[in-house]
Amino acid sequence: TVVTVNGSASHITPRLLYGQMFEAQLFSGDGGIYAEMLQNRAFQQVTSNTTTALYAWNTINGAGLNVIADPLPVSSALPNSLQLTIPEGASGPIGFGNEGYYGIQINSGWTYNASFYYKFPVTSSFKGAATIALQSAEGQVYASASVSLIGSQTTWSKVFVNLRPMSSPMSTANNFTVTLNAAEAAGETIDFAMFSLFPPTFKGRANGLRIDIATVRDNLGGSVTLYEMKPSFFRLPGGNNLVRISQGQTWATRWQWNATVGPLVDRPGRMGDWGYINTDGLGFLEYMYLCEDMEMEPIMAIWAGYSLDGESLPDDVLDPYIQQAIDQINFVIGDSTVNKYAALRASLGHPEPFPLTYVEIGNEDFFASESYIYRWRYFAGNLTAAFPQLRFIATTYPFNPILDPVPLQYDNHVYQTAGWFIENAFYYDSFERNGTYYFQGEYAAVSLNASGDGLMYPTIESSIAEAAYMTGLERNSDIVFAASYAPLLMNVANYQWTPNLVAFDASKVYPSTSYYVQQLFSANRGTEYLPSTLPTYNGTLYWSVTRDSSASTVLIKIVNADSTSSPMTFNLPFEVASAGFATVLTGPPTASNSPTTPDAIVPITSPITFAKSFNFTAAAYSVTVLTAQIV
Ligand SMILES: [NH3+][C@H]1C[C@H](O)[C@@H](O)[C@@H]1CO
Repeated sequence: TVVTVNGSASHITPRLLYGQMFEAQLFSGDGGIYAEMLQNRAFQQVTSNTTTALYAWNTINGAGLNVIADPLPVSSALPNSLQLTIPEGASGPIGFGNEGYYGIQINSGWTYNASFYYKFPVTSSFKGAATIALQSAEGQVYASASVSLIGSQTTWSKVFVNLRPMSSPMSTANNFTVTLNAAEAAGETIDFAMFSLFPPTFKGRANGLRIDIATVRDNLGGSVTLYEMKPSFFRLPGGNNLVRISQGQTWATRWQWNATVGPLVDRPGRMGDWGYINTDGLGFLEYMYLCEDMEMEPIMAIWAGYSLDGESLPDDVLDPYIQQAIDQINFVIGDSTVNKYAALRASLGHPEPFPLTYVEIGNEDFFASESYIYRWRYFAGNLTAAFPQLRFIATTYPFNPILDPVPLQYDNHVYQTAGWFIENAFYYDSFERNGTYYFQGEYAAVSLNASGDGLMYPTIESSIAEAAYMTGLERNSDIVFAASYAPLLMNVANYQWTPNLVAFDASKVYPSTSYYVQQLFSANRGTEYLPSTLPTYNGTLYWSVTRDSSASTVLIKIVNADSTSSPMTFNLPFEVASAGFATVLTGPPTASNSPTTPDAIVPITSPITFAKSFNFTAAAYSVTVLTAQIV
C-alpha cells in the first residue's frame, strides 16, 4: 500500500479531541477513583434496624452492632448511626470492622487518615481506649492507634487518627477495625457516624483520588496513567447515572449537583442508577478538581427531565429544573462577587471559575425524543440566553427530531461489534459540513460479532477495530470535536457492564488493550490533519497522518486489522530526520489485559529509520504510531 501525504493541512485538530467519559457505575467512583476506602461509611440511604444496613461492616468478638435512626443524628443528611453495644462477660478486643470496597490495600509507605464521629446515647462514667487498626481478616495487625472515648460525651465528637502500617501484605483481605477492651467496656453503648479512611491521594488533594488509578503503574515499573492518556476533557456526571433511575423512584432521587457539594457530613448520597448507593463523596466540586488536577476541561451534563423508565417531565413544570441547571453552571463559571452559587464555590476554596465550553442537555434522549422537542427548547433556550458563550450538546439522533433552537452539537453513542467499527471507519466522511459538530461521547467494540457474547475485557481484535474507527474520527475532526471510549473504569469485584477501558481491584489497576489505543491516539494527536491517500473502504489497513506544528513532528497512526503483516510505502511532502520512532501495540487477536494477564499487551517503542519516502511493514493485528522530526 502506498500512502502519499499532502503537505497542507485540511483542518486543525480540535482542542478537546480525546478525553474520558465518567459516571458513577461499576464502582468507578465510590470504590474506584474516589479514594475513600470504607464502604458504607455513613450508612446513607439504608433502612435502619436491618442487617443489610450493615453491609461491609462486621462485628468482632460478639459485639452488638446495629444501624439506628439516631434521635440526635450527626447531621440532617445522615440520619443513621452505628450503635455498638458491649455485652457483659466478654473478654479481649471487641467491636467492629469494615472490609472496604472488596478489600483494603495496606501499604507501609502510606500514612492513612482515619476519622469518625462518636457519642454516648446516655451519659456514662466510662473513660477508655478504643483501638483503631488495619488488620488482616485473620487478625494480624499492621497498623494501630489508640483514641480515648469518654462516656460523658453525649454530643457528636469527631476523632482523627493517623495509621502507619509496619509492612505491606500482598493480600487486600484486610479490615479497618474499632475495638475496645471487652472487660473494661462491658455494658456500654456507643454511637458512631461518618467514618472515613483515606490513603494518600493524587496530587495530595483532600477528599481526592486514588493515586494508582489516576496514575496507573504497569508491571514493568513504567507508569501509564489516566493522566498520561493526556485526556483533554472529562464528561460528567453521566451517562445513565445523570438520568433519574427507573424502578419507580421519584424525581427527587435524581442526581442533583447541590446535594453533592459542601461538607461530607451534609451529603445524603443517593441510590445511583447502577444498583448501588452513591455516597456523593466524589461530588460536583470533586469532579471539577479532578478535571483541574488531570488538566481536563469538563463536558458537563445537566439533567433535562427524562427518566430511564420512560417518563419525561411535562413542559409546564420545567422552571425549577432549568433554574437548578443555571445554578449548576454558575457554580462552575459564575462570578463569585455577583452570583450566589459562584460565591458558594469560592467559599469552598475555589474563587476562580473553572473552564467550561460544552454543556450536554440530558443523556441519550433518543429514548425520549418526542419530549426532548420541548425539553431541549426550554433548557437550551433558557441556558443559551443565560450563557451565550457556552455550547450546548443535544443527545437525540442528529436532526431527528428537528429541534429548535437548532443544535450545533450532537452527542453520538455507539456500542457495536468489532466488525461494525471496521466497516464504519468512514462513518463521518459523508456527514454534511453544515456548521454542526459531533461529540462521539461513548463508543466501544463490545462484542466480536453480532451473535457473539459481550466481551469481558477488550481484546486486541476489538481494540484494533476501535483504532480503525478512530482514524476516521481524526480524518473528520473538522466536525468531530471530541471522542471518548466508554465506560472508563470498572471494579473487577462488582460491575454491571463490560468491556471497560481500565479495570482495577483493591490494589491493582489493569489498563486494557483499548486503553493503550486511546493513549496512543490521545498522546500523539498532532495539531493539524494532513490529508493522505484514503484507506480502502471496509478494508483491513487504516491510517491517519497529523503534524504537530509546534514540535514540528509528523505523526502517522497505522491500524492493521489483518492476520498478516502489511508492507507500506509513505511519500511525505517534506524532509524528515532519519531517526524516528515506532510505537507498536500488537498481539494475538484474542489477547486481553486482565487481572490474570495484567500486562499481556503493552505498547513497545523502538527506533526506526525515516526518509521523505520510506517503507514500513505494519505487523499483523497491530496499532502503530510513527513519529518523525520534520527538518
Ligand atoms: N448505556 C450506556 C449509555 C449511557 O450513557 C451510559 O450510562 C451507559 C454505559 O456507560
